[in-house]
Amino acid sequence: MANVRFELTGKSVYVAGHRGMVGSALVREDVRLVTVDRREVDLCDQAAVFDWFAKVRPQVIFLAAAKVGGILANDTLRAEFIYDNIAIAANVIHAAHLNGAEKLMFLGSSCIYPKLASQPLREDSMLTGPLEPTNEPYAIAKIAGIKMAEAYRSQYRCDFISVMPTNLYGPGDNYHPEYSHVVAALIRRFHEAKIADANTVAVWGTGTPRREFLYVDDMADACVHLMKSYSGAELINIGTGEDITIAEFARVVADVIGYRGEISFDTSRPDGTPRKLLDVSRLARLGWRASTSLEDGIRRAYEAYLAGALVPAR
Ligand SMILES: NC(=O)C1=CN([C@@H]2O[C@H](COP(=O)(O)OP(=O)(O)OC[C@H]3O[C@@H](n4cnc5c(N)ncnc54)[C@H](OP(=O)(O)O)[C@@H]3O)[C@@H](O)[C@H]2O)C=CC1
Ligand SMILES: C[C@H]1O[C@H](OP(=O)(O)OP(=O)(O)OC[C@H]2O[C@@H](n3cnc4c(=O)[nH]c(N)nc43)[C@H](O)[C@@H]2O)[C@@H](O)[C@@H](O)C1=O
Repeated sequence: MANVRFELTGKSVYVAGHRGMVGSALVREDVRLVTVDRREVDLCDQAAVFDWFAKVRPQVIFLAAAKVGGILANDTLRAEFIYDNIAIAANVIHAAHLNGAEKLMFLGSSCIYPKLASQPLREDSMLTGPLEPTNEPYAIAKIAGIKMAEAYRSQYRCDFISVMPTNLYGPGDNYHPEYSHVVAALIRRFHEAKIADANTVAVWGTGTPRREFLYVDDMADACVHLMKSYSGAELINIGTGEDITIAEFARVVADVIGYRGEISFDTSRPDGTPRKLLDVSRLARLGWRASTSLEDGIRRAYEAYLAGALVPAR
């Protein structure tokens, strides 16, 4: 692992996916930014991406654009998840190379690790076993992006790095009732139950899977930290290093929201991976750790939800 000092000051920094949850948190990080709206450049459109890169020639790229969703979105929109994510990664990484970008960070996901890999998930466990079936298309596309960054580093000497975020949440999350991730889904469901004075809320699955949750502003801070300080072919996990069962997590969300009724479990819904806890020792050695507690993060996410900071359902 190489510790470096890479300056962002004075450079044109392109955040791909700047309207998304992570992208908008990166924008809050106050770097000098170049952005382009999806209606102007669809990142799945190779010609549009190549034209825009040739014109703008961004020096630094955070690749935070992707087709993203929770367990049901991944399992239902399987073709869209593999096609869009392969196309976005291939187009942006190749355009960055063609236009001499100084550095690029590719955002993967903790779901690239095998379903039953030993915990906590070390970066070198990628491609050591079968993936979780519900998100295999997305994971395969993310692995393709990682392997592209690695290959361009090795053949063309591009300074392209890859980071693997754990499950993220916070302002700008997607609150779609079926296609969101668990955090947004439960904030919405408990809030609506509180308003309706309902006495039971159903949580998907058995409640036994364990997940690790990172607040999105911590994620953006870690990305900027690693962009400035890390260069290397090895993946870097980004997480808190702590996990919780979905049943325990539901209780935390219910308490923050002030929902006092019962919580039931809908076992007709999928559990997904039994456990996904990242080994964050590389990240710690690179000098970064998360600072937002789960309760504080959920409180802030709920405030943003109440303030109407909703990304349109997609
Ligand atoms: N959320 C999570 O829990 C996790 C996310 N990640 C990764 O982090 C990154 C950011 O995710 P997150 O912010 O949550 O996702 P969001 O869905 O909130 O944001 C994704 C962004 O990508 C843009 N985008 C998608 N497709 C295209 C396209 N064809 N052309 C142009 N722009 C496009 C969207 O644009 P628009 O808003 O215009 O639709 C949006 O701004 C992704 O790479 C994701 O895979 C990894 C692990 C966990
Ligand atoms: C970030 C990650 O996100 C996806 O994987 P996931 O970790 O399974 O994400 P999830 O947030 O959707 O679910 C987490 C857990 O929570 C349970 N759960 C309970 N109740 C609800 C619920 O109401 N909605 C959802 N979505 N899940 C629920 C659910 O059954 C599961 O056990 C990947 O496809 C992949 O895209 C990826 O990278």
